[in-house]
Amino acid sequence: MNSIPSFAEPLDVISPITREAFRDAMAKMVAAVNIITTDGPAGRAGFAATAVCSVTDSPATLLICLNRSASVFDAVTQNGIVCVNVLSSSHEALSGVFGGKTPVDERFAAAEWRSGITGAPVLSDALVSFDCRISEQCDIGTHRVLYCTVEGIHGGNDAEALVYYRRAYGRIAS
Ligand SMILES: NC(=O)C1=CN([C@@H]2O[C@H](COP(=O)(O)OP(=O)(O)OC[C@H]3O[C@@H](n4cnc5c(N)ncnc54)[C@H](O)[C@@H]3O)[C@@H](O)[C@H]2O)C=CC1
Ligand SMILES: Cc1cc2nc3c(=O)[nH]c(=O)nc-3n(C[C@H](O)[C@H](O)[C@H](O)COP(=O)(O)O)c2cc1C
Repeated sequence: MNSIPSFAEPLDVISPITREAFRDAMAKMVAAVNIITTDGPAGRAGFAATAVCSVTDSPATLLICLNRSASVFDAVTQNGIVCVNVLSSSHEALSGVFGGKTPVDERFAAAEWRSGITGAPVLSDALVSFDCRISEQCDIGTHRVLYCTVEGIHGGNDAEALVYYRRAYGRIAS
């Protein structure tokens, strides 16, 4: 008869889950770094984001988690369009500019941009850029989850990727 194996050492469990414990654990999840941009009637804006993932390829959809307290929140949600620019290792300083408290004009002055088919700014030398329209939104805790239908894919090069791991930047070559 099968039995559940017993282990000599008990599991080391953290409970209840505090914000700090969750963040410490999340810091061990390596992530791609992106700059999310928007433009339109509510103004131009952009922010650095690691909370981005693929949802489905039919229709091609990404999700982005945006803190509702971010200065870019109204521009992103009211314009209804975003471009997800995937960063290369050459963009580490740019990520800092878009992840800090820098005024919007200074953020965009730090790189070269083109206009995508939705009108969102496309980073000229991104690894790849997903030009999207926000199709659905929902709030979970502090964040707005944006479901984004991909309307165009721009560029693409094989430079080293910029990654974020244990609260620091790293790089990955293919
Ligand atoms: N999902 C998010 O909103 C993220 C926000 N950040 C922000 O960037 C700054 C620096 O972050 P770190 O150096 O990584 O140190 P940290 O200790 O603030 O975060 C560690 C990890 O926890 C997660 N995280 C951080 N803040 C979060 C939030 N409000 N909601 C959900 N997950 C969150 C991320 O995976 C992050 O890499 C902080 O202000 C942080 O809030 C960074 C990464 C993701
Ligand atoms: C590496 C990195 C990753 C980040 N990822 C996210 C994210 O996924 N979602 C988010 O809402 N904010 C994220 N942030 C924080 C935003 O970039 C930041 O809050 C945004 O630039 C707005 O700042 P502001 O309110 O000063 O304009 C990240 C910051 C850094 C440096």
